[in-house]
Amino acid sequence: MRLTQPLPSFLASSLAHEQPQCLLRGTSPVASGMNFFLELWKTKGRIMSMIAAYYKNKSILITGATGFMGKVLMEKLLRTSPDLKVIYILMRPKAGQTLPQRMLQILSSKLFEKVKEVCPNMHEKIRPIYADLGQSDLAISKEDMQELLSCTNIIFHCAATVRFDEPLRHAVQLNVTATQQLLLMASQMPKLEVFVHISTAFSNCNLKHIDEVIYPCQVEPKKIIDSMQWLDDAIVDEITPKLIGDRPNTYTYTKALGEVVVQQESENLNIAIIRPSIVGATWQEPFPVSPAPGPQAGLHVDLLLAQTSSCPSSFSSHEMLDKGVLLAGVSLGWVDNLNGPSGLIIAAGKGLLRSVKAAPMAVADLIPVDTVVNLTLAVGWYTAVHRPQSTLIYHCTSGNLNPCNWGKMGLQIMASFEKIPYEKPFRRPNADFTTNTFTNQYWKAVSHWAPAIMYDLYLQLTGRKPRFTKLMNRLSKTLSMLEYFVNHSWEWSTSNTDMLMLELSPEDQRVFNFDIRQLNWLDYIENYVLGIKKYLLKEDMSGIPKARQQLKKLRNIHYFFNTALFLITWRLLIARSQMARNVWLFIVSFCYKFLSYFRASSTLKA
Ligand SMILES: CCCCCCCCCCCCCCCCCCCCCCCCCCCC(=O)SCCNC(=O)CCNC(=O)[C@H](O)C(C)(C)COP(=O)(O)OP(=O)(O)OC[C@H]1O[C@@H](n2cnc3c(N)ncnc32)[C@H](O)[C@@H]1OP(=O)(O)O
Ligand SMILES: NC(=O)C1=CN([C@@H]2O[C@H](COP(=O)(O)OP(=O)(O)OC[C@H]3O[C@@H](n4cnc5c(N)ncnc54)[C@H](OP(=O)(O)O)[C@@H]3O)[C@@H](O)[C@H]2O)C=CC1
Repeated sequence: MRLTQPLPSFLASSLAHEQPQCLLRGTSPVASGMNFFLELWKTKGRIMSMIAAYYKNKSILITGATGFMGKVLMEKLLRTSPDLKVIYILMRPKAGQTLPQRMLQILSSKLFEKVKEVCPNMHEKIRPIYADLGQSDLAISKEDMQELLSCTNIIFHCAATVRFDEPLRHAVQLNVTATQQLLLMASQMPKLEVFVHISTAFSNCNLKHIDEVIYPCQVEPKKIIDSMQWLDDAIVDEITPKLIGDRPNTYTYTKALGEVVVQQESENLNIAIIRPSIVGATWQEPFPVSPAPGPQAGLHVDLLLAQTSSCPSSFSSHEMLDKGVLLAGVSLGWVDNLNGPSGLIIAAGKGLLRSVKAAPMAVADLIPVDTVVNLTLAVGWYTAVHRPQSTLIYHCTSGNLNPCNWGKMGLQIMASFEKIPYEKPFRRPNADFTTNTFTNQYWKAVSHWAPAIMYDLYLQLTGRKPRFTKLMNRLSKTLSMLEYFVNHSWEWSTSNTDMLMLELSPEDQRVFNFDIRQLNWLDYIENYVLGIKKYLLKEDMSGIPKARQQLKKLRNIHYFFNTALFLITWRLLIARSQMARNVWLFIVSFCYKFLSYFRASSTLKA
């Protein structure tokens, strides 16, 4: 291949830095030579993404690929590196589906629509492998294990239990023991180039400022793993609060233990750890990018709604989006589960959630899932090619570079419901943050429980099944689990992430963008609310005008109900209290005098 332009400095520096791609630090290089980089050079002198090129012909093992982040990771890998050799997916059957059926369902989803264009044979690239990370040996068959050990080049370990109420034994098995087992496997893989472990920025949420280091745990993870073998459930439950200490749940505690386990194995392996904060809907990909920043920001949703209302209602949201609005550059936040803020946004949009105990000025450290995935792939490339001397930890957070607080986020969520109302709301969305525990309890009693009990009574009286008190119970549990994170702020240092950004070529910075400074929160939140409507609630955009009508109706009911309640209370008071009667007489006589004065002065003027 003939070069038509000189090599740019970042490519030259990559050549200078090129390192052997093999498992053990310090073992002899597997020469890949200049050809690898020369392949990146297109005849027209344009540079291809080095990260995308790195994954070419690679055998990649992903755990947790059926989860929220795993799906986006798999999608981006297939879309940007369609020439990769194979993706091994460690997964379990679920909901009566076999592994191939489950995988087929995932690959046929809207998320993978773009991949079909660049990688029509994507089904052949995916190799589902049965594994249960809940079992001590991961339950991988001998044959599969042989193949994994001999072929794997890269591991992305995303699987975890992310439940905050997980019993310690199970959380340890998934987040610590399974990680240890996987590292053991990794150490027997001769072709392994990098192991990327996904942790969480909250693994050390007991600290206020968190550096890119692994903090030691009071009890050695190996001791915890051992003790889970012989302690019975009652004792484990009893010691759980003592072990987790000032962390709020077993999730953050076991993720911290998982990191220590990774560190203990990092002498022999080429490892990197990524710590994302609260992972939210997609921002830029795989659906079209956001509109240009500036005065046009925010116009896209209006455009979507304008298009929507002019489209025949028989069009599905899909068709409508694909016909006009996607072309106009609308980006929808893709999300597929209720974790993090998503469940609460739905509850607020449906009018169930009215009060959250939160510190409005606390930083809402949300990070879009596509940003996390871009960083993950960049880290995989960098760690394999540059082979840093020590295990690098990358914080994937937004607070230090582009902070947004819960107050601003909450207001924007509520404003978005005006434009993008959800269907069949229980009540008109009207949520608020309270800082005081007592006020919060009051509003929960008045605005959550009282309407739910009343509505269930009504359902029972009309011969239907009550369901709102059950729903309120679930909401209360969710709130109690999540409130910790909206009442505290953290600072995460991001020097490794900043350093990595500078190491990327301009093309890689574009294709694998993880620069959170470019995010416009107001647009992002609006798209998030819209994405929830489309992908989670599966509501049709053509129903928006009707949903608006419904909101108007609920607002009128609200005013009518409040006025009626006021009049009845007042009437009862007047009947029973002389003081109330006096106040009432005073108000009536005042109004009468005012009206008389107004009439007299207008007669004089005439
Ligand atoms: C200046 C003043 C301004 C004022 C402005 C006012 C504006 C106010 C606006 C208010 C707007 C509201 C928006 C809220 C914003 C606040 C958001 C706060 C979010 C904080 C998130 C912090 C996350 C911390 C991140 C840590 C990061 C990580 O590393 S891990 C990933 C995150 N993990 C999770 O989120 C898991 C949490 N979930 C659980 O632990 C459990 O699911 C549970 C304990 C919550 C529930 O367990 P349970 O056994 O009861 O239920 P489960 O079996 O799981 O499910 C049963 C059914 O419930 C549904 N479900 C599950 N989760 C939720 C949920 N979060 N919300 C709603 N429903 C949920 C589930 O689907 C099941 O349904 P069925 O299948 O139908 O039975
Ligand atoms: N979401 C967030 O806000 C954040 C997430 N993280 C981290 O990111 C990673 C991915 O999280 P996310 O995608 O949101 O989580 P999800 O809950 O969506 O996905 C978890 C994945 O782990 C798999 N898994 C769980 N148990 C087992 C098991 N016994 N055997 C095999 N696989 C199992 C799940 O498989 P299955 O589909 O079969 O259940 C699923 O694929 C986790 O490590 C999490 O700690 C970090 C910070 C924030």
